[in-house]
Parts: sequence; C-alpha cells; structure tokens
Amino acid sequence: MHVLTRKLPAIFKLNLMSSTAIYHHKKSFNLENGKQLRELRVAYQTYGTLNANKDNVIWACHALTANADVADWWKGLFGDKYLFNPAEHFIICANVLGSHYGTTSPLDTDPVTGNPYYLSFPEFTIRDLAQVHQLLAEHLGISKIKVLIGGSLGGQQAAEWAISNQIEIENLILVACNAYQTPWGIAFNESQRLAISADRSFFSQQPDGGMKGLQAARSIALLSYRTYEAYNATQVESVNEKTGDFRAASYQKYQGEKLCRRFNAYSYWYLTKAMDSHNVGRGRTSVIDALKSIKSNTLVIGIENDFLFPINEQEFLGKHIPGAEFHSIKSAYGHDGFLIETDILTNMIGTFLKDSVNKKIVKLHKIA
Ligand SMILES: CC(=O)SCCNC(=O)CCNC(=O)[C@H](O)C(C)(C)COP(=O)(O)OP(=O)(O)OC[C@H]1O[C@@H](n2cnc3c(N)ncnc32)[C@H](O)[C@@H]1OP(=O)(O)O
Ligand SMILES: N[C@@H](CCO)C(=O)O
Repeated sequence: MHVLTRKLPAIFKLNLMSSTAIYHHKKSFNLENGKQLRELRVAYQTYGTLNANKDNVIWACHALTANADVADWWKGLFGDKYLFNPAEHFIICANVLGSHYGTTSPLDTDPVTGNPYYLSFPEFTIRDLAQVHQLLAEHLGISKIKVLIGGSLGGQQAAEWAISNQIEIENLILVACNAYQTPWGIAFNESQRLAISADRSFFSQQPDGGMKGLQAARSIALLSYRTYEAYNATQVESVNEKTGDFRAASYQKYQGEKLCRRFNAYSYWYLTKAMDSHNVGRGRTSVIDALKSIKSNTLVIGIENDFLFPINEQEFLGKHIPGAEFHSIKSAYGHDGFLIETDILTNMIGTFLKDSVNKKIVKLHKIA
C-alpha cells in the first residue's frame, strides 16, 4: 500500500501573499504537567502588515490536522478577497505544538538523547498550546489581538488563551468547540488511538510508523465530522444490485489514505490526547467561573447537526461567557461545516464585528 511507503509531506505549500517563519524559543518550555521541552520551535505564518497602532491583529488557531497556512485551509474566510484579508489585517496563524508542520513535534530529535522523540514526547494539554501562542505573541511584540478565532481544537485553544488573560483580546470567536472535552469526544479519540495502536508498526518508532492505524483512525473520526445525510447525499449507490465494493467503503479508505499522505500517527496520537485534556475548569474554581472570566466581546457559533461537539456545548459557552452572542448554523457537513460554510461564517462574523465597533462608539460617546 502506498500509505506505508510514502514520505512525510513538505512542511508548507507556500502562499504568495504570506510569509512563513520559525520562532526559536531560547528557553526550556514548561508544560502544564510539570515536564519540560528543552527546545521549542514554532512555525507560523503571517499575512499583511501590523499597523502603527498595532491594533489590526487577527489570530487564527487551527484544528487537529491543519497547519499555519490559514488562507489555504480556511479559504473563503481568510485571503485576499475575504473578510480577514491581508490588505486590512495582520493575520497570524501558528502551527500547534506536537504537529509536524514545522513546530516541535514527536518526529523531532530530543536534544537530551539525540534520538527522535516519537513515543517519548511528553504529553501536553490545550493550555500548553495556548501558552505557546502567548510566547509567540510576546516574541512578535503583540499585546492586543483584534480578533482571536478558532474552530474545533482551534476554538479550544482560543477559549483557553482568552481565559488566561495574558493578552488583550478584543473579540473572541469560538466555532464548533466546547468548554471541556466530553466523555463522547474522549471516546471517539480513544477509539482512534486504539486503531493506531492496533497497528504494531506504530511502536517501530519510524516517521511512517502506525500509518495503517492512522488510516483507520481517520475513518473513525470522519464519522464524527460528517452526518448521515451527507453520506446519503454523496455516497448512495445508483444501482440496487451490489453486494460489495460500496462507494461509502471506498470513501472511508480514501479519506484515511488522504490523511496519511500529509500527516503522521505520532502527532495525531498526542494531539488527540491534548484534546481529551481540554477542561477550562481544571485548577480553577469551576468551568463556569473560568468562562465568566473572559473579558472579550465573544461570538459563539455552533453547527446544528454537529455530532462531535453537539450544539448544546456551544450554547453552554454562549450562556456563561459574559455578554456573548450565540448563533447556530446549518451545514450538511456537520462538524466539518466550520471549515466549509465560509459564506455563512463571513456574514455572521462580519455583522458581529460591525456591531462590536458600533457598541464601542456608543460607549465612547457615553464616556465623553
Ligand atoms: C498541507 C496541506 O495538505 S493543507 C491541509 C488541509 N486540510 C486541513 O487543513 C484540515 C482541514 N480540512 C479538512 O478536514 C477537509 O479538507 C475538509 C473537511 C475541509 C473537506 O474534506 P474533503 O475530503 O476535501 O471533502 P469530501 O469529504 O467532500 O471528500 C472529497 C474527496 O473524496 C473523494 N471521494 C468522494 N467519494 C469517494 C468514494 N466513494 N471513493 C473514493 N473517494 C471518494 C473525492 O474524489 C475527493 O477527493 P480529493 O480530496 O482528492 O479531491
Ligand atoms: N477536519 C478537521 C478536524 C475536525 O475538527 C481537521 O482535520 O483538522
């Protein structure tokens, strides 16, 4: 199978209007669990220019398998002709800790042993991912973010970062995410890790170890990202005569292979564990108190038929984040709709940001 022999992907497809950079954090990075990474490298991409007032920063946090090139994976919302465009904004997106698209990951060499980490990479949490964003912001001299946005695992990071209150975040946009990972979400992730660990090559500690397992993991994950309706709309057979070789089966295999062409099982393993760790209440008085501490103007968007992060999870965020607006959208795609329904997101977010500017003007008038 080609999935077992394929080389790891090139780190980035370069985007012409953007610039890609690496931040080398010169000190050790302390993880929430008390462990340390002696070296930390963060790959990030910027688009546009920071203005003189340093108040045009749009920071996007990516989901499980994406990378720093937000104009590629969130095209329609980010890019030249879109709501978040480089002519107006200074857009930043960093590849998360543990992902191999340029940031320190299990495929890197452990400076202590001189060998690649693979399964000796320390576990990390969503809070650690947010802390890495904070370090990058400090390195870039950014003390105010106009809009912090993320969907799914990206939204989890954005929520954690906002709660940490280390940087001013004027507007926070949380899409298809939650305040803590539910038993349902953890069960999906564990099932995917079971698939990976059933592939004994995962323990070979090679860059392409666990690829058959990763293929199965993506197939399981896809069921949580999509819907019954979507499969009926796209994978239904045109004839009744078949007893095998079904389209839906080939789709699952293909989607698994497609991920294996651009991802690795070790990053996937650690990132799903980070997702499981998500709980904004950990070490704080409660989940609700943590949400109540958010100071940003917040928009929460949920997808009505999101099977993985059901809409009640976003309603909960909207209810407990002070002054938050909550909206729901319909998407045939279910959870993955957050990556695809960019026209709806553009309208919703555009209106929210305009209203937020108007509210600010009214507030200033009142003060004057
Ligand atoms: C460096 C990089 O690679 S950038 C990384 C890009 N990805 C990310 O950032 C992660 C976020 N993105 C995603 O999760 C996804 O791309 C999404 C959700 C946005 C869209 O998912 P897609 O897989 O593109 O869409 P969809 O589910 O409609 O599947 C279409 C694909 O399945 C194939 N397909 C459809 N039906 C079948 C079938 N019955 N059998 C086999 N293949 C099938 C199509 O030919 C198409 O193939 P292609 O992707 O090679 O063109
Ligand atoms: N489809 C997304 C995961 C769902 O949030 C990704 O591959 O990053």
